[in-house]
Amino acid sequence: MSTFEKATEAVAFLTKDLPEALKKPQVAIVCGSGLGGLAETVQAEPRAEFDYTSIPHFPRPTVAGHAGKLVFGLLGQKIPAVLMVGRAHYFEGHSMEHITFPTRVFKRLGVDTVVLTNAAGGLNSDYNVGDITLLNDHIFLAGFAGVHPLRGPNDEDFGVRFPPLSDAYDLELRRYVHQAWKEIATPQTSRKLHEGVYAYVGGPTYETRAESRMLRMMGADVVGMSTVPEIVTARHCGLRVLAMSLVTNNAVLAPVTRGDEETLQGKDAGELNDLIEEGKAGHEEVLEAGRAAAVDMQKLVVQTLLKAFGNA
Ligand SMILES: Nc1nc2ncn(CCNC(CO)CO)c2c(=O)[nH]1
Repeated sequence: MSTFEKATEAVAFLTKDLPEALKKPQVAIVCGSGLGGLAETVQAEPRAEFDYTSIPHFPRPTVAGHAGKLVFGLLGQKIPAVLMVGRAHYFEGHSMEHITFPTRVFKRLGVDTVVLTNAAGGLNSDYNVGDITLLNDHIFLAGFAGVHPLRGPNDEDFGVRFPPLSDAYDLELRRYVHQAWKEIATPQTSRKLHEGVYAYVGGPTYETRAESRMLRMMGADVVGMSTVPEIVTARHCGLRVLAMSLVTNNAVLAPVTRGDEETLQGKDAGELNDLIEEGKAGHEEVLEAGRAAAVDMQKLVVQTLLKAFGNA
C-alpha cells in the first residue's frame, strides 16, 4: 500500500463522522513539547478528538509531553483546523516516512497551511529562555546524510522528485506573525520574538559542546530533534509552512574545561562537578519552559492565523 493510499484510508476514517464544518480543515497545527495547550484554544463545539492509536497507520509518540491525539475544531470560532497534540520523532525508532505520515494526511484532508511549533535549544547568544524564534530557514544535517523523508521512489501523487526548499518559509505568514506579535507583546512582556535558523539533529542525545559550537558556526540559531522532516514533506506536497521554536534552554557552547592538574588545581570534587554540569540540558526543564510560555505561543499562533485567514 502506498503512502498516498494509507493517507487516503486514514482520511476516510477521520472524516466519516466529522461535523460538516470540520470536514475540510484549512490549517494544521503541530504542537511541540509542552505546547499541547494550543488544542484547548479550540472551542468546545464543533470539536472532534482522535487518539493516534485509533487512526490507521498513524505513528504513536512515546515522549513525555507528547499526548498523541488529533483535534478537529474551529480556531478563533471561524478557521477549520486540525491540531496534532504530540508528535513522533525519528529518535524513537520510527522511520522518516512514518513520522511525516501525519503531514501526508493533512494534505489529503485538504489542508493548505501547516503551522509547526517545537521546543528548541538556543544557540544564538542573543536568545533567552522563553523567547520565540520564527523560523526562516533550516539546516537538515540528517537529510544531508540521506536520513530523509523523501528518500526512495517519489510519490508523484504528492509532489515532484526534486522539490526546491529555498522558498520553504512562507514570507506572507511570517509578516502576519510580526504584526500579531506587535499586538500581543506589551512593555511588560519579557520574551522576545526573533527570526532564525533551526538545525535538525537526530537525537536523542543533546549536542556536545563542540557540536553546539559547530552548529552555531554553520549559522543555526536554535537546535532541535523534530519539525524539519515535517517541513520538507509539507513543501513536497505544496503546503504553506509556518514554524516557531520556543527557546526552552540554552545549548552549552562553552569549551569543555581542560582536565590537567594546573587548570584544576585546588578544585574539590564539588567544584569539578559544577564545572562539567554547567548548563546541562534536561527534558523536564524543556517541558517546564514550554508550559510557562504556552499561553503567549498560543496567542501568537491564533492571532497570526486570524490575520491570515480570519476574513475567509
Ligand atoms: N541543547 C538542546 N536543547 C533543547 N531543548 C529542546 N530541544 C529539542 C528536543 N526536545 C525533546 C525531544 O523532543 C528533548 O528535550 C533541544 C535540543 O535538541 N538540544
